Amino acid sequence: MVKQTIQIFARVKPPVRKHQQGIYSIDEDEKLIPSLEIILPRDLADGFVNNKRESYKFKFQRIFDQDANQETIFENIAKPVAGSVLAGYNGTIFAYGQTGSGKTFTITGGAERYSDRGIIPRTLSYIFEQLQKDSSRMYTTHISYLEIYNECGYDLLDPRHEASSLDDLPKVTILEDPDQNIHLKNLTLHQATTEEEALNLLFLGDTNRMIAEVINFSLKEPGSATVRHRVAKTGVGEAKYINLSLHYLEQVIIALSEKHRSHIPYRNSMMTSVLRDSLGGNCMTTMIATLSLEKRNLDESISTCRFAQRVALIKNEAILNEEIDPRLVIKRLQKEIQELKDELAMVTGEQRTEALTEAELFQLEKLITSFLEDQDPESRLEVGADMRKVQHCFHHLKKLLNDKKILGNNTVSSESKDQDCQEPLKEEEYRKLRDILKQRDNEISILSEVRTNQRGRHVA
Ligand SMILES: Nc1ncnc2c1ncn2[C@@H]1O[C@H](COP(=O)(O)OP(=O)(O)OP(=O)(O)O)[C@@H](O)[C@H]1O
Repeated sequence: MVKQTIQIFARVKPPVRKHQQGIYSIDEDEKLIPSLEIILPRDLADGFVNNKRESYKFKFQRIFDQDANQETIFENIAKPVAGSVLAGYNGTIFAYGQTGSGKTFTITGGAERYSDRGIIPRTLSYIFEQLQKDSSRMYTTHISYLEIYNECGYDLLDPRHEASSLDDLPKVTILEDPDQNIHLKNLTLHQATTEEEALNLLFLGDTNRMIAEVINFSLKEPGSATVRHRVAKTGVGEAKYINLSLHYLEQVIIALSEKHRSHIPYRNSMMTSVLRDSLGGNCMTTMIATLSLEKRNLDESISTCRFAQRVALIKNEAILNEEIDPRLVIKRLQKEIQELKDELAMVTGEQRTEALTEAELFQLEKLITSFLEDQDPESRLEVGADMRKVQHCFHHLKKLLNDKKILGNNTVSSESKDQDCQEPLKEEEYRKLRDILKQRDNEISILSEVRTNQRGRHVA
């Protein structure tokens, strides 16, 4: 289990016009925790001189200023979350900020240049690249795309519908099981085997979302989830409409950041129910506060930063997901049944007569080899309760022993030859050899004498 608070990052959007830029500064070196200071001029606060604070300071894990590009954002914010997801944890990245502050740009990306692509396409590329590298395991990837608008969920990837408005899309509802796990009814899961397939799904969802233009939305992908929200503004400097989902999200964040609060009102809204694990639960969660620090937006930027400071207090406990694969369980149980049958056959004296297969023989011989090579005197040769296997082991060992004997003899004779060459002969051996030589000499001279006599006789 990994205990971690929600990581908070800030990203400052470049101003549309330079002269509209508000005053702010980023201190990167403040005891290694960077801080962002926003200066709110008195006259701007309420239109007349008052007692409002001028300087507001907020701490973030890291603050990315206007010049930070999409690659930097991905590398520093999304890649670590994607890494955790690949390691088996749940991961969530969400952007939070006022309208026009760069949530879409950060999460999805800009459409103008390839280099402007955002966190989702880059994360998909990265995940598929990593999965391809790992041939030791089997992975399956599924994508779903959920939009929440006014407390209703809509499936943006439903293949049966051509949406011209949100109501054309199937409604997704929340079901809670007895263990309080949340299930999303009607949300389709689509398998993506390649990066291209995953991107096509993303584009389909984006298209459906754009067609069904909404005020508030959220999106969630299994494994890595992203939520975005929007506060619609009707006039400069005024937040006119904070929708219900956002209000409940804030309630949950407040409850979670307060000590000793036992009840967290997740159930009040669909978004907080869906994000239950991401907020204070089993997940590695990261929030990006998107800030538009133009003079007219300073108020809202300050409230975004305040929200982020509360989020930073939320502690999550991410647990490694280890689901039991039923296919593996069946395989294990089949093996266990076979072993029990073998044992029973041995105990009851009932012998199995069919011959061992090539694969079984190969496996057995491999076992014997590693048993013989094992230096541990306690090591055991485990072949199960199958007499055919036990018999085969004996035969194989016998064969190995005979082979070794033959080899052993050859080795001894060749070794002794080597010895002849290398070591000086001992006196005793020398004497014996001299005697043998003498004997051979005698034999040769006797033989040659016999031959000479025979030849003489022929000549005579
Ligand atoms: N870091 C950035 N660099 C360059 N342009 C940016 C950046 N962030 C945002 N923009 C541009 O600013 C505009 C508004 O950004 P975006 O649509 O991402 O905001 P938003 O927070 O998603 O807004 P809304 O809540 O209204 O959907 C877009 O034209 C976008 O391309």
